[in-house]
Amino acid sequence: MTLAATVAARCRLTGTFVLRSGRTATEYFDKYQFEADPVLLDAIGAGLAPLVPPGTEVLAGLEMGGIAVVVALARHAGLPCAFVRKAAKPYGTNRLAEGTDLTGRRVLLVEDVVTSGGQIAISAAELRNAGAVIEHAVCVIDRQEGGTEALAAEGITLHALLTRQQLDAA
Ligand SMILES: O=P(O)(O)OC[C@H]1O[C@H](OP(=O)(O)OP(=O)(O)O)[C@H](O)[C@@H]1O
Ligand SMILES: O=C(O)c1cc(=O)[nH]c(=O)[nH]1
Repeated sequence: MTLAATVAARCRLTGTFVLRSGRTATEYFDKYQFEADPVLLDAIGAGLAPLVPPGTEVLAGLEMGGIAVVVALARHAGLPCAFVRKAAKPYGTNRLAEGTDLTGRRVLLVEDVVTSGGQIAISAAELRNAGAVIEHAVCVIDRQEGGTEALAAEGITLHALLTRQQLDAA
């Protein structure tokens, strides 16, 4: 079975779903179904590694689903990680991004599923304000609903391991 077929079989749900962007959809990819399986997650990390652009210094996973993916990818890419919160922790270190310092570094954003690209755009803006250099993002699944185009307008090239088209065909 191909990786696309395995991922589709494991995480594709049908029904009515409200998405992060506020859109509604009749299909949803439950990323936690592939993230909870360490063997499948490792295969995903291995598949993502060739998509890491040359010159990348830090891999930054976005809360919450991007955290497991970034650790799996980092093992294969041999790069340090950061873990990016949706909101800065309001106590302790008050950090938005945990782990490796992103200031002045070339950072690859790592996401599980992309729909509109909105979450990557929000996190990229916040991290750029903090001094990170962000020109690329990777995701496991691109639903092909405008994310690539929206992110290109923000100066971010999206690289997907699997597209909706590949999952549909698997
Ligand atoms: O491209 P977008 O339109 O922004 O949609 C995709 C985002 O939505 C999901 O986040 P959610 O908040 O559901 O995720 P979590 O469970 O990973 O926190 C997904 O993990 C992406 O972050
Ligand atoms: O757009 C989203 O919120 C979304 C879509 C999807 O298929 N899976 C997911 O975890 N989030």
